[in-house]
Amino acid sequence: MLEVRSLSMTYAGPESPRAVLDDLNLEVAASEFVCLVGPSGVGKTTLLRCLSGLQRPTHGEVRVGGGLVVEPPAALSVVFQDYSRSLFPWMSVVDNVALPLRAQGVKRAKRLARAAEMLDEVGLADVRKQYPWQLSGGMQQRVAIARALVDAPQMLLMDEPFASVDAQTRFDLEDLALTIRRDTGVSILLVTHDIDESVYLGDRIVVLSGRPASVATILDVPFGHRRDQIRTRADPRFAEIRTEVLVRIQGAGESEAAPASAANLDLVG
Ligand SMILES: Nc1ncnc2c1ncn2[C@@H]1O[C@H](COP(=O)(O)OP(=O)(O)OP(=O)(O)O)[C@@H](O)[C@H]1O
Repeated sequence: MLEVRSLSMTYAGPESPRAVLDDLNLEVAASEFVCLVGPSGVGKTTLLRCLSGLQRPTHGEVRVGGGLVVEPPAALSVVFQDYSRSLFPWMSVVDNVALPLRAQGVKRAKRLARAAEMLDEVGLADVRKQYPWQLSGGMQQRVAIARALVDAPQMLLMDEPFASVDAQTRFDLEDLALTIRRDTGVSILLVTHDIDESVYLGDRIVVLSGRPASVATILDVPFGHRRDQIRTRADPRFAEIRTEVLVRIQGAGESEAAPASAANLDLVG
């Protein structure tokens, strides 16, 4: 579903160019859930921008569903951390969710029906006539997720989507992401600072490191598509994988000029 080949990204800095990503290769299969972790400032958001067509890489190519990405592809949607800035406060919840369909010229009755279906999927069927500012943070992020899904994308990019909500809401939203992958078959690439979250959600965990960064390692997570916040996290393999991810990040950091540190990562538990 997603192919990244030899991707490099260098920003033109005020004094000298800044190489952030170098020769990065990555694939995400159909219906796969991949989590991307790495030290703060390594280039995770830069990579997502390149994948979503918002930023042209300096070298290399990105393909979504086989098509070369040269602008934001229709088959791909993005969910950002800051839900309060991604929803329009003057539009009702259902109109926010239906917005991508309006841009595509879908008739009002049809787009409202589809938006209602998506609100149902994210557990918000009751609030469709309310405004985003009348909802809790977790509910607003559910609205943003419903909007990202409304035109049936094949690939969802999520940039720290659950970092701005409380711990219990975060668990609920993680389970929602797993349910959405099961129900819709969408592929998900999720960036997180929380290593436990990456182990709970991912089929694979991609560790980025280096300056400029590339893929340091990829770890398989053997828990299947159905997970449980208590039982999965209590599985002895959960702690083993979490330790492995941490070792890879720290190990990579130690060999860099400016070491990555565990202090840069939110470690839960
Ligand atoms: N538009 C830009 N112009 C120049 N440099 C940039 C730009 N955007 C990001 N950078 C630099 O690229 C590097 C990587 O930033 P990026 O935000 O991609 O990292 P990140 O891994 O997402 O960080 P964090 O985990 O803290 O969110 C940083 O040094 C940053 O200063």
